Amino acid sequence: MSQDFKSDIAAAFDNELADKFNIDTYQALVEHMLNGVAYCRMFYHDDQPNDFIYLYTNPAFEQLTGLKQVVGKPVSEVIPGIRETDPQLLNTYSRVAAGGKPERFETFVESLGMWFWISIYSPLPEHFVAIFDVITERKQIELELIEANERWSLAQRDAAAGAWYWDVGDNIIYWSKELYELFGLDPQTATANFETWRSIIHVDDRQQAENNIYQAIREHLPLSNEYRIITPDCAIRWIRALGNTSYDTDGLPKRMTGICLDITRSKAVEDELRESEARYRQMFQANPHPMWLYDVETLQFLAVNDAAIAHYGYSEQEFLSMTITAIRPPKDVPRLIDHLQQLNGQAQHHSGLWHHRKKDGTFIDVEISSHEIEYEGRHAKIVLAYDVTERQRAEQRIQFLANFDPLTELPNRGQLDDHLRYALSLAKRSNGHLALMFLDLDHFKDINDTLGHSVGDAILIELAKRLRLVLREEDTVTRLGGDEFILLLPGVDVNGAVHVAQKLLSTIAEPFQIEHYDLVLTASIGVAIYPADGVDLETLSKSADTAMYRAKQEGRQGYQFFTQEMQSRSVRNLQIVNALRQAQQLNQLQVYYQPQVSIADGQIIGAEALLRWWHPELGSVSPAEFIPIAEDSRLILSIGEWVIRQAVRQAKDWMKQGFAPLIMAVNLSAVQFRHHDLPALVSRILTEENLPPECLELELTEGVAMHNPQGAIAIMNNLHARGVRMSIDDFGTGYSSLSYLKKFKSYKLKIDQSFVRDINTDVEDKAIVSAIISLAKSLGLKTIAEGVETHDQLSFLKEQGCDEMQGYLISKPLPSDQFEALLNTYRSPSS
Ligand SMILES: Nc1nc2c(ncn2[C@@H]2O[C@@H]3COP(=O)(O)O[C@H]4[C@@H](O)[C@H](n5cnc6c(=O)[nH]c(N)nc65)O[C@@H]4COP(=O)(O)O[C@H]3[C@H]2O)c(=O)[nH]1
Repeated sequence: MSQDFKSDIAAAFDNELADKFNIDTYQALVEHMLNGVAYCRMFYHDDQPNDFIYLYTNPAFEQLTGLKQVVGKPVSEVIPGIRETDPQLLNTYSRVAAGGKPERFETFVESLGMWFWISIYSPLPEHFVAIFDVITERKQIELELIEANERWSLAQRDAAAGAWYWDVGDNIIYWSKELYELFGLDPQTATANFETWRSIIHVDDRQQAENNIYQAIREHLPLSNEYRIITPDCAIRWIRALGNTSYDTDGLPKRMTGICLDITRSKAVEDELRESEARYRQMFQANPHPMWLYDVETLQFLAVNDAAIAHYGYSEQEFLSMTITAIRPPKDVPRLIDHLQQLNGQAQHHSGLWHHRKKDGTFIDVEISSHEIEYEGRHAKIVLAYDVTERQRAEQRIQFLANFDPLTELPNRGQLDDHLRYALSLAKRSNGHLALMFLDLDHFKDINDTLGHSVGDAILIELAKRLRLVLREEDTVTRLGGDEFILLLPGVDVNGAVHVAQKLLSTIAEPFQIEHYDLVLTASIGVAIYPADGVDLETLSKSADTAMYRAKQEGRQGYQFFTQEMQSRSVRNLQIVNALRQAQQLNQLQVYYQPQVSIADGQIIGAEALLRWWHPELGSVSPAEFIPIAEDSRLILSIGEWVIRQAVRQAKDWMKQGFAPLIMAVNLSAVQFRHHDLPALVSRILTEENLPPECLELELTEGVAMHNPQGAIAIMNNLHARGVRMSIDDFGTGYSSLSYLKKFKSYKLKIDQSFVRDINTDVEDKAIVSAIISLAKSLGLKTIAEGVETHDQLSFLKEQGCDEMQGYLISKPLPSDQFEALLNTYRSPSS
């Protein structure tokens, strides 16, 4: 130690103190210290620490700081700028030098770029001793460690991970703060140990999680554990724990370290994936439509669903050993290959209609939709097949039904319209002709009613064939419905139409052999010719229809050409039918009664109910005109029922009034007679009106009875069994067979007035009337003559033994009140 130093020390320290010190010892101590030592004096400016001067430094000072020959120099000179860069250092020194307590601290001295550990104390006022060490290296390591920790911490956080360490021997567990976070635990309150860990694990996973740890240790395997934890806020979190164990030389586990990862999200994604995979699998496997996957290169089936197996009849094994060409009709295979080649790499998605072949050889129509996918590493296509065979058939059927009559397979009305339009345009251009015919089978309804619809259908089918055979290729025959046919004959005039109509009638007249029946049919044909009877579809149709109606009226089994007279008739018919529809509601109908008298004693024994209709515009319309129209429109059913009820009620009323019981005769039309409900209806009315059935007589025309005698017999039997009387009206006009006449349950024949009219002058009529009367007698039937107007007629009838008569000679048909008056005042003409 230099002399200067000694004197300095002496100056700095109290002399006494200095003397007591063993300076040499002290010097040796300080000079050899590894820590730097600096003895300094503070300087102040305006009471603020401003600078300090180095009074002494030891050799370590220079080694550690690199600052040389500093003693006697102010620090502002030794380390220029220190006052600005490290003001806190100056402050600390000053604080201690000012009599403060010793201080120890670590600081970075910016101006030197070094970290210092410094311990200072003040031996004298305004003096301080700084003992220091440079700790830059340690600090750097520390900082790096902190940074590394932070990085690790960040990494843990980013990876939603937490680290753990388990000293197996001492059973000490360390959890990173991120792991605490992951577990939802507070490091302040929760302790890292097995118990805590166990307590947060889902009870279902706890045992397995523990077992996995012990197994990993036992078998020297890396730990891979997955379990659920329940966080304090009751959330479920999936954890994956990964770890490794280190062992001591004896093979005993020393420690296990690892991380825990929060895999809740990836688990959820996994679950979703699994679910969606399951959904897709389900959609494939349980799809009600056939589905399969095939290899795009080899065309080999890779997978098939149950519906494909069920639908195509191949087992799964069979499918998987086949290519998709096996389910195609052989002739389609080249087209398929061609199609697939065209598609190759072009369309991801494709749909189309194909024929497929099932295992049993049947062919089906399928709508295919396919999509390219990657399947088990292969370039594949997934295919969905809709079997549209039925739909296709239905469509074809609908197509057919839209154009053809399903029963006869003849073109329908729609097609006829098209053909007619075309034929009309040709005829117009060439000033040509065409014929339109309406053809209707006579009494076809009776065949349906009595022999059944299957026989009726078979007749229509056979008839359609016959019609086609008669007609030319360019003609069109259409079934309008029921037994009505329309025939279009382009280029045919009146002569041609006559020829065709005759041919048609004769082909229809050929017996139809259906089942075990031999049926003879007739038809009525109405003909309209372009341009005379119409120049468009509508008028021609109307004309032909009207002509056919006339053919029916004219006794059927023939043809009629349309005439102008028919035209006005049909207009009148239309008027009547429209007015008749409302006649009942508007009370325009009334029943008149014509007395029927016993020729023997001249007594009124019965009355015939006759319908009257008075219309405000049409006036009084004769039943002879409106009844056939009512029959055609079937209005007769309700009107006829009304007449029966009125007549029955009237008869009962007269009985109640005390008149001798009369037999009330009511006309029945063919439509009423054939209606299945007739017998029951009649009984019902009689019961409701309380009239004995034998007081009612139903008049049935000979024509109606003979049209279908078997059917008539059955109905008559039924009515007879109910006690109702029946008579045959207009007798002599039809062609009654004696054998049937015997079987009819009628009790009276009514001689038609056409025979009665000229009975006194016409020999033939005389003979007919005599014959009818004797025939009736031989059959045990009564006779009544209608239209008796003269005493001569009456005398002849009486002579011949006719039982009863009615006619103007006695009275015209009368309204009920006038009939009543007649009953009161009546005197027999013979009396
Ligand atoms: N020239 C002449 N005619 C006489 C004489 N006595 C009666 N008549 C008429 O002869 C027709 C007899 O009736 P019908 O033969 O059953 O013929 C009836 C019958 O077939 C039908 N009809 C009338 N009312 C009904 C009914 O309520 N239901 C049904 N289904 N048909 C009826 O209308 C036809 C015509 O009836 P109406 O015009 O009332 O004509 C009646 C009657 O008024 C006479 O001495 N001289």
